[in-house]
Formats: sequence, C-alpha cells, structure tokens
Amino acid sequence: QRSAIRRNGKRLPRPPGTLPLAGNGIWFLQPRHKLLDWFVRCERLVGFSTFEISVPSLPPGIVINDPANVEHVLKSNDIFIKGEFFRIRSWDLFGNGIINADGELWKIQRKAGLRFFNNANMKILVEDVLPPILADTEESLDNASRQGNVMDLQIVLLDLTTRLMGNIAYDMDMPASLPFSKSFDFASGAIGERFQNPFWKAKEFILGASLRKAIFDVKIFGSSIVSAATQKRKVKYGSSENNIAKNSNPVQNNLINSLLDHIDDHQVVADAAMNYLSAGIDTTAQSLTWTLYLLMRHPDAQEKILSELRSTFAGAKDDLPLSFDTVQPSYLPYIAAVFNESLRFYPPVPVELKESTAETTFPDGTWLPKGSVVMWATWAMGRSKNTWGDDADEFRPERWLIAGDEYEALALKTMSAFAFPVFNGGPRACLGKKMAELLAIHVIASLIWKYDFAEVFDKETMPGEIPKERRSQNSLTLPMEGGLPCYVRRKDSRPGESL
Ligand code: HEM
Repeated sequence: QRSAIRRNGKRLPRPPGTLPLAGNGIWFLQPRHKLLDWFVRCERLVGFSTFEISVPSLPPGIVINDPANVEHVLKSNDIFIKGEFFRIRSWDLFGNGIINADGELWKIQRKAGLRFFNNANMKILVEDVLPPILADTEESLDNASRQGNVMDLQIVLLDLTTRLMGNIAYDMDMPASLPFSKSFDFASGAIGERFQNPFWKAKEFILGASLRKAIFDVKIFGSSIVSAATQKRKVKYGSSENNIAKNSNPVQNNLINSLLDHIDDHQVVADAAMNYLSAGIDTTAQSLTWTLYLLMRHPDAQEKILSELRSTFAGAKDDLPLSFDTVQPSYLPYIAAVFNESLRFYPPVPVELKESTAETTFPDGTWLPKGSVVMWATWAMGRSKNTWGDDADEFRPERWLIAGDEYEALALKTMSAFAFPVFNGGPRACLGKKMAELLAIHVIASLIWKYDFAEVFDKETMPGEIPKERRSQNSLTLPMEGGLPCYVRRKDSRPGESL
C-alpha cells in the first residue's frame, strides 16, 4: 500500500535500512534501549526534518524532531488524540483513566486533578508529608552506611515516591513493598512490549497468564483505594452517599476526594486513581535514580551542589532549613539545573505517540492524513545537537544557567516545552511537573548534603576502566535495568570509615 503522507507533493525520506515489507519493524522488535538509540541515530542523520516510518503493527506514521512540529501536535488536542492504537494496547491496565482517556472523560479527570495540584497542597507536601517519609529513607541509608551494605537506590527512591503519593493523594500508607507495586512493574513492562511487538496478542494468548494476574492485582488495588475513601467520607459526612457534602477543607482536599467529587462512576474513579499513581510514582522515582547515578559519575557537580547549599543556607549543620519557599528552582538553581540536565538525558517517558483524527498540515509542510500516527522520541530530542549544541552528549548542568554578576544571582534558563517535552506541553501537559520538581530539589539537596554515594559496577568493569553507560529496562517508563546498587556513607560518619 502506497503511503499518502507528503511534503510539498513529495514523499518523505525514510530512515536508512528501511526494508521493502518489514519497513522499520525490525527496530521495534529489539529491546527498547536499542530502539531509543535508533531514534538518536535517525535524528543525527536528518536533524529536524520529519521522516516517515513504516512498522507492520503501526498505522502509517511519521517521526518528528522539530519543536515547531511537536508544538503543533501538543496544541492541537482535538486533532491528535491518544486514539485506538494506544487504547487497545493499554486498555486492560489503564481502563478509562486519564492516561488513556480523550474527550469529556479526559476533561473531567484533568479538572479533578487540577483542583488537587494547587500551591496549598504542594506546600503541605513539601513541609508536612515529605519530611517524615524522607526521615525513614535516611534511616535506611544510615543503616546501610553503618553496616557497609550495598543498597539499591532505585528501590529506596521508589519506596519514597510510592509512600509520598499514597499519603498526599489517597491518605493511605503505601510502601513499595505492597504486592500491587510489583504487579504494576511487571504489567508496565508487558504493556510497553505491546507497542513494539506486532505479535503481542498471540504471545499473550499462550504466555499471558502472569500478565492477566498482575493486571487483576492492580485493578483490585485501584478499587480498594476507592472503597477506603468512600468509607472515610461516609464516616465524616453521614451514611447516605447522597448526603456526602462536597469536600471543602483544603487539607482534606486530596486527590481521591477531588475525583469522587467530580466523577459518579466508581469504576472510573478507581481507574483514574490508578492512573494518577502510575503517572506519578515511577516517573519521579526514576528521574531521581538517574540524577543520583549521573551525580555519582560527576563528583564535580556534587561539589557544586554542596557549594550552592553552603552559600544559600549559611551556617546549616545537620538538617537544611528546607521549606516550600526554599525548594523552588529559583532558590536553588544549580540543583534545578542538575535535575533538568538529568531529565534531558533520561526522560522518564522516552517516546510519545499520538493518532490523527483529521488530516493536518505541519509547520514544516508535512501533510498527514486522518488515522496516521505521529511519534517523537523525547530521548532523542534531548540529545539533539541542533537544540543543545555540539556538546549535547556532555553532562553539563551549566547549560541551564544564566550566569549571575555582582548584582544578580545565578538564574535558571527556561526552555520551551516543545523543544524539551519531558513533561509534555499544551493542554495535556503533565499535571505533576511542579510536584516532581519540588520533590526532586528537596530530595537531591537532602541526600547530597548528608551522604556520599559510590556506584557498584558490574563484574565486567575492570578497575580503572570507564564503566559502561547504564541502560534502561523495557517498560512504559524508564526504570534502570538491574537497579542502582551502591555503597552509601554519611558525611558526618567517623573518620576512617570510607566508601
Ligand atoms: C519527573 C517526573 C515526571 C515526568 C518526567 C512526567 C512526564 C509526563 C509526560 C511526558 C506526560 C504526558 C504523557 C502522555 O502523553 O500521556 C505526563 C502526563 C501526566 N502526568 Fe506526569 N510526569 C512526571 C511526574 C508526575 C507526577 C508526580 C504526577 C502526579 C501524580 C504526574 C501526573 C501526570 C498526569 C495526571 C498526566 C496526564 C495529563 C493529561 O493527560 O492531561 N506526573 N507526565
């Protein structure tokens, strides 16, 4: 079948190595980290130029790298939707939740979320909810420091974000050791594979029992969040559901109450609750894991963090005076720059895909018919030399900073969401961006202030050899394959105790 996609009346270029029947399908059958590298190679070859791909499991499609084209997609929420291609693959896990939803169903969940992610709740998050959870995290780091044990930082950070989200959003104690967390992790890997493997249905027909069980466990957990919340509302507002007053106390205005206030169907609320959990927990834990990994490999950046903390909080000893005001990116710009630089290399949502509901013409003249898919790899855009310059492969947080002078302090550069779409942009921009940034600055500042970390390399790395770049595991997001095992030592531990 001949493709109808055109630019100025001509067909679009195709990546080198495109095969007559399989098209580019071979790359989609590879482990995802290889697919991500392929996107980078294509971007390096064609730059911002849009190219066409054909993959047997995909409708006709294009890959965009030009920020103007990404802006066109993200701002045209009516033309570019999640669509059937996405929904068919993720339906059993995400159901009617916000990640899958379009139209009215999306709008209402977005509205409920917006009510929750306000400044008052973010202040409660930073000043009341996070400190005791972080204190538990530090207690386990202290134990590992005393005993000289190796610990997997990825697990530690996942536990922190899971408990945090459970507490602030659902008023539940939710450690990552709950079975749902393991089931979700497994399901996320399997669902991610459905986007790459055209034979996923056949594979799951034979081997899908464990996936079905994992999805079942996740769904049961979603329903249990709703039951616990409705129970609490009945106790608080009276026994009949019809008498349930709309929730007005700002501290009580958590996410589950906001969802229950906006949506009558409890199954949709359960899906929404699970979707918010999955959007927030893994992404944030992974972004912190990759940041600490990069900091271990760049001790100079750790030093600069310490120097920013020393000059900002002069005289601080054991605990830093962190508050809602002091964990803002404008207050600690170097830490915010480190976080951005880490997201540039390791975006927790590395590839995006949308389906067109109508024909459309992109700013670069590409004409796309209805029913096509458009993809962009945030992973490759973050490594684009067109956008970031010739040193795009270098970890250099300074690229995010505007140097201060004797009158003005160092400031953080802003970058267009369409050139750096790690949090998406337009009407479907990530709702948790602010929460993720505040949390990241708080956690990075606290951990680098108190601890030294040393990565445990794999057995193949010889002493003195530069260790290989760590890679990600197949998933919908970006977990680090094999976790992040490391030694940890409290900076104020007795002299002689070394890593
Ligand atoms: C570093 C951390 C995070 C990153 C990189 C990130 C990134 C993203 C991206 C790329 C999207 C668009 C995905 C899509 O096309 O469906 C998204 C959507 C979303 N994110 Fe985040 N996210 C992060 C943290 C969070 C947190 C902490 C929450 C809070 C629960 C959250 C809630 C959401 C929600 C609800 C959506 C769906 C928005 C919509 O469709 O209207 N995210 N995020």
